[in-house]
Amino acid sequence: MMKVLYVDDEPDNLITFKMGFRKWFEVIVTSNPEEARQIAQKPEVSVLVTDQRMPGMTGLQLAGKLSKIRPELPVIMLTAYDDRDVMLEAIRLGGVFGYVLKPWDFDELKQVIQNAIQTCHLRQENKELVTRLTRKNEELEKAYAEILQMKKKLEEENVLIKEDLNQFIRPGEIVGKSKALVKVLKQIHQAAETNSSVLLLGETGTGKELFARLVHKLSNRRDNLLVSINCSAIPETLIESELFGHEKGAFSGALNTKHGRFEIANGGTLFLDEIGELPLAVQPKLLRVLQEYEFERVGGNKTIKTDFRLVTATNRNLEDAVGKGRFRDDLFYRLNIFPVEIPPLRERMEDLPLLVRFFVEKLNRKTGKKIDTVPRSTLSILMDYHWPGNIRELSNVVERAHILSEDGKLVVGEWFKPGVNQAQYRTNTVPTLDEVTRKHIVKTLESVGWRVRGDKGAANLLGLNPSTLESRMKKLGIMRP
Ligand SMILES: Nc1ncnc2c1ncn2[C@@H]1O[C@H](COP(=O)(O)OP(=O)(O)OP(=O)(O)O)[C@@H](O)[C@H]1O
Repeated sequence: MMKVLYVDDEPDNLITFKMGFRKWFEVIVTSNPEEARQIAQKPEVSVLVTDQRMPGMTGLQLAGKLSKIRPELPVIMLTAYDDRDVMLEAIRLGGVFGYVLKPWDFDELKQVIQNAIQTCHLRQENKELVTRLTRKNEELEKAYAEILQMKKKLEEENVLIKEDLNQFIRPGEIVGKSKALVKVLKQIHQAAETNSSVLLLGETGTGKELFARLVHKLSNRRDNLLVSINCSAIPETLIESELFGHEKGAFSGALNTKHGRFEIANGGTLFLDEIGELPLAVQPKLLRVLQEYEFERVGGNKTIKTDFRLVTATNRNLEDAVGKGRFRDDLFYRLNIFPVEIPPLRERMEDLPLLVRFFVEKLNRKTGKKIDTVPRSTLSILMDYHWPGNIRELSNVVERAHILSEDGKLVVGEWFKPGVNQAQYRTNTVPTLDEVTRKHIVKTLESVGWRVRGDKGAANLLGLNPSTLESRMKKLGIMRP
C-alpha cells in the first residue's frame, strides 16, 4: 500500500485524516514538521500532505527543503483561503504538487492524493530510467575513452610499422619514397644504361656513394669490379700513383710495380669520390684518360689501355672551384655530362621515418637487441631537426638511440638537442672569418697574377707587410695554383 505522510500541528486533524484515509492508504502522521522532513526522505513515502501554518516551519518551507532531497515527492498543501495566491505561485514554480483549501473535502483530497501518488510513481520510474541511462552513457563514454586511448597508443607506437618497408628498399639498400628521391632514382636508371660519366652532387652524407654503387649495379658492367677512391683521403703526393700506378723504382719507396685504379677498373666502374679535392696537377692526366682511355704509369712510358666507366661525386660547388681556378674547366665539362643532384635529407623529410625504421632493423639484426617501436614523440623530435650531416648523421643518431633505448622503444634522450644542433647548423652555413679572409686574399692575389711583393703586389693592395701576408697565406693554406 502507498504511504502517505501527513503533518499538521493540530492533533485533531491528524486523527481525522488517519481515520478518513487509512482504508485507502497507509497513513503516517506527525505534528512535527522536522520529523516529517526526516520521514519524507524514505523512498516508500509516496506523498506528503502538509498544513501550511505550523510553528517552527511552514508547509512551503518544508516542501522547499524536501524538493532538494526528494524532488520526485509530490507535496499537497492544506491551506486557508488567504494563502491561496501564495500556493498558486508555489505550484507554478514547481515546488508544490497541489493544494486543498481547509476545511478539506474528503473526496477532493482523496482524488488529489491519488493523482499525486501516480505522479510520484511516474517520477520515480523516470528517475530510475534516467539513472540507468546515465549509467549506460557513462559506461559507453568510459569505453569510448578507453578505445580512444588505445587508438592513440597504437598510432603512436606503430607509426612506422604500417608500411611494407620492402616496398621502399631499392637495390643497394636505398630507402625512401619521396618524390625527390624517386626523381634521382629515375635519373640514375637512365644514366646507368649508358656508358657516360655520371657526376653525383650533394651534401655530405646524402648517400652519394650508395648511388654510385647503384649506377654500377644497374649497368652492364655489374659483373666486373666497382673500384672506389676518395680523392680527399689520399695525400697529394700519392694520388697520382694511386690512380695510374707506378713502375718499380719510379720514386724512392716504389719497390714494386703498382697497378693503378684505372687499370684495376678495366671492364668495370671507377668511382672517384670528392673529385673537387683532386689536385690541379693531376687534373690534366685525368682529362687525358677520360678522352683517350689510355695512360702511363708514374715513371713508365708504356701506354696502357683501359675500359672503365667513371662516376664522380662532390659535395663542393665545382663551378665555383672552376671560377676560382682550383678546378680545370675542360675537366669539369667532361665530368658534368650527366649531373645528378642528390637532395639533402631536409628536403625529403618524408623519407626520414622509413630511414629510421630501416636503421633500427639493421641494428636489431646486428646487435640482437630488439627495438620494435618508434614512438611518434621520437619521430617528431627527429623531424624537427635540419640534419646538416644528412643520412649519415641520422644513422649515427639512431645508432646511439638504439644503444640507450629500453623496453623495445626507440627514444632520443637529452643528449640529442635539436636546438643546439640547429644553431650549429645555422652558424655552419655562415662562413668563418678565416674563410672570408682566405677568399679575399686569393681574390686579390688572382687580380695581380699572384705577385705578393712590390708596388703592384697583393701585400700592398691589402695594406700588409709582404712577410705578414706570406705567413698568413701559409696559415690559411693558400698556394699558387
Ligand atoms: N637512401 C638511403 N637509404 C639507406 N641508407 C642510406 C641512404 N642514403 C644514405 N644512406 C646511408 O648513409 C650513409 C652515408 O651515405 P654515403 O657515404 O653514401 O654518403 P656520401 O654522400 O657519399 O657522403 P660523403 O659526401 O661524406 O662521402 C651510408 O651509411 C649510407 O649507407
